[in-house]
Amino acid sequence: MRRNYYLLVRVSSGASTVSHVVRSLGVHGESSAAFRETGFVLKTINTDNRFISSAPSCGPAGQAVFLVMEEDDDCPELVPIAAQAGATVDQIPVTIITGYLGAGKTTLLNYILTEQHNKRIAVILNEFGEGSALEKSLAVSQGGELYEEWLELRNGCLCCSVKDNGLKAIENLMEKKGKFDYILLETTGLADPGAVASMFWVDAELGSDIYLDGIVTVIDAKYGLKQLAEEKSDGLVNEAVRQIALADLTVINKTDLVTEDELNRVRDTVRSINGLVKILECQRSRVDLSEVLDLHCFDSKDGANLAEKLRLVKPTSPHLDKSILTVTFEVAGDLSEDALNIFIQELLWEKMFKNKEGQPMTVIRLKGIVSFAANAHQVMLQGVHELYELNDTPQLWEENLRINRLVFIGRNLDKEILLEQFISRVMQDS
Ligand SMILES: Nc1nc2c(ncn2[C@@H]2O[C@H](COP(=O)(O)OP(=O)(O)OP(=O)(O)O)[C@@H](O)[C@H]2O)c(=O)[nH]1
Ligand SMILES: [Zn+2]
Repeated sequence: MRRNYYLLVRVSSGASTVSHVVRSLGVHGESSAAFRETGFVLKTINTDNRFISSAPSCGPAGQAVFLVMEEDDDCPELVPIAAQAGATVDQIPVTIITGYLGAGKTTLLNYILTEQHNKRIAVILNEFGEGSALEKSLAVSQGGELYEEWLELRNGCLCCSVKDNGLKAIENLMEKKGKFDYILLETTGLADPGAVASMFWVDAELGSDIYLDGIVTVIDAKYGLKQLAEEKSDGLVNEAVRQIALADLTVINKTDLVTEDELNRVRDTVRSINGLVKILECQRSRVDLSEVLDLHCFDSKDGANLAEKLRLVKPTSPHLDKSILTVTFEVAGDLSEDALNIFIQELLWEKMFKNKEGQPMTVIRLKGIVSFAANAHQVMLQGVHELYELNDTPQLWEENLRINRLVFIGRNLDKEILLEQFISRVMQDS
């Protein structure tokens, strides 16, 4: 079958993220190989099926994405990007609140809504499974008053449709009711927060109204361990484990129900999965809001902070789900940017690297600070699922002290092999 190839640029609102487009069209592997030949570096997103075109090599900050469509698909209408660029708007943070069934997500939301009086907070609830899966409420609190809107979801699946409908609904609501200061999104207990996160991970510089602030995972102190240990028959990663792997912050809730010993075990287990995550402990989801909101976990502005955090990350060894853990390494010197892109794409998209048992390494979350020869700035690497970004931070390297630090959270990860591949493929001098 003949295929058409499209190069796409990501723009402001009502859009699908790169990884979602890629995934929905099933072009893994093939896409990145074909893409590489073109020598394009791109950003993508679509708005109402209108794809925004860009000049070739629109910059390293974007995701490299190459879209493949079947012959009889309509060619998207291309519109120039110029009108979009440089439009700076006040961006609204989105915090994703996830956690296994009954962990205390709604309790946390309510707590935030009652405690936080200065912000106008929009809450998106993703309660599927009961009743009609086609309706979803969008609540907005302002000074105690709660507005509610219903979102129509095409297929009842948040991760597939909130991008198009949800963002638009938020925008519509803002038009009607004025801007929000903050958006909280509660996923269902079984949701994969990575899919939800990638939808909101839109590009600041291309004028999105919304940015992803962080992923908060609530854990039940009493039942959490049991939930984390549940084995899935299909061999997939258990949702509870995945939610911790992706988290920027974990809240171990219901500490009233456990002994100190039990609590220690939960904490150790969380740490064994995610070596990078911050851990809070509480009852009734009562946490210091300054530790939950405005975390800027995905911003490059926070480069210094991340560099310091990465320096302190300890590699983890598996407790439960044998295969999910954190691997970290540091290598001094400069990287080749092209080679790094290829390395990441082969790791995230093509799952090309295997552990000693021959199982493919799967990275769920990726963070790093890296150095490119011609760049005086430290560059931040962020990855969630198949989506990744490289962005300059304001931080400058000290002369002769360029140390690349990378943290991988995922499955079947083998540090030795990853490091060996990284050094031989990506380091400039090798
Ligand atoms: N003992 C105790 N119960 C709690 C605590 N926090 C929440 N709960 C209770 O736990 C139950 C579940 O809390 P929710 O906030 O609804 O949990 P959730 O994660 O939103 O649940 P789902 O949306 O159904 O997955 C409720 O009955 C809460 O009152 C706590 O710290 N201690
Ligand atoms: Zn979906």
